[in-house]
Amino acid sequence: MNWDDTTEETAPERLVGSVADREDQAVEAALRPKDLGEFIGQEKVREQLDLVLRAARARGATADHVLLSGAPGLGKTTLSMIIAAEMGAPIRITSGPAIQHAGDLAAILSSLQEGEVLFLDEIHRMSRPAEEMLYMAMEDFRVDVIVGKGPGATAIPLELPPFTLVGATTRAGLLPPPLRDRFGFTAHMEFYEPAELQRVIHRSADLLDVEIDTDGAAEIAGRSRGTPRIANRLLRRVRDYAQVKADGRITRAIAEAALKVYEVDGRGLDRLDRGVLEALLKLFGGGPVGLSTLAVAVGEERETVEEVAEPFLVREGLLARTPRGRVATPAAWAHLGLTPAQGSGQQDLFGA
Ligand SMILES: Nc1ncnc2c1ncn2[C@@H]1O[C@H](COP(=O)(O)OP(=O)(O)OP(=O)(O)O)[C@@H](O)[C@H]1O
Ligand SMILES: [Mg+2]
Repeated sequence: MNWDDTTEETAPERLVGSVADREDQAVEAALRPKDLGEFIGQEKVREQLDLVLRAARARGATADHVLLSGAPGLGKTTLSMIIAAEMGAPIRITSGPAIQHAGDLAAILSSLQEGEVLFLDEIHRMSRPAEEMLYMAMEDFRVDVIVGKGPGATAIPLELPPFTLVGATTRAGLLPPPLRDRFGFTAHMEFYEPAELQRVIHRSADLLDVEIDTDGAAEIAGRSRGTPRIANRLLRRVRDYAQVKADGRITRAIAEAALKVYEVDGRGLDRLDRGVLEALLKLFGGGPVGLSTLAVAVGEERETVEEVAEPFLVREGLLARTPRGRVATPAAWAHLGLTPAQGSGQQDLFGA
């Protein structure tokens, strides 16, 4: 699955949004796994990264540059910190948008210690000149610092200590190939399986001192949209409910009741997602219908429907974007417990 065309720029107050909100930012540090052994799921990435880091350690060398790509909330920042921890190296954290001038990058690079990990978040949002400086820094551990202006400007080469660049991006497709090619190892992070999210939830519950049983964790996991950040957020909301309405213990019944209050359904759809599906099914017989018409019907902006609701519906196989318009899949009818009307056009589309 390619999430490059399904960016989910969710509003921060959305309970099932994948972008970190204020509360996430405040509590996430405490919930981050500290080493590869504690990092749940992403088996391939873990195995490959383990080899890369072990080999570097055995050689007494600095690890190769690593690119982490994947949707928000899947563990890129977490993994960057784990890389530094596994290498016993300090980590410096910055981001593409924070580096607008090549000089900003030169200042950071020239102050790195040998073996240090430089975490560059949102690396696809760096400015062009900074990007070009980074090419040379990654390849030759050298930058040219420009001194002066105009015809008298001179480039002074500056040697850098070997360092490990860890770049993170939600949009690997936007990285220029010369930059992508300079990473020794690229990890593509996938959405998590419910069983993996269940382990994430048990681990977080332990750290937060919350009692939860297997079914309770399974129920939350199934509604977490493949994303550990959402799993942790739903866990906190269910914990609140369990505290106020019960004895604090999370069971399946408690999780169901709590997430009903928050309008997150059994598959992780919220009110907006369901509103879009319902309009598509009930008003347009399952489609095809144009995006603008659908947006008017749910009383939302076109962009909100397209960028906030649709990516997850498409990923879940509930909605398809076709040249003729938006179409509900048979799974959408089943999810809302509705039956497609005869001659609605759904039969020819899906051959049912
Ligand atoms: N594999 C994992 N095991 C356990 N917890 C995880 C895992 N991956 C992520 N988490 C938890 O999910 C939260 C979000 O992870 P993280 O901040 O690393 O995501 P991200 O990919 O950097 O997101 P963004 O794209 O928004 O920066 C963290 O609090 C972390 O504890
Ligand atoms: Mg991050």
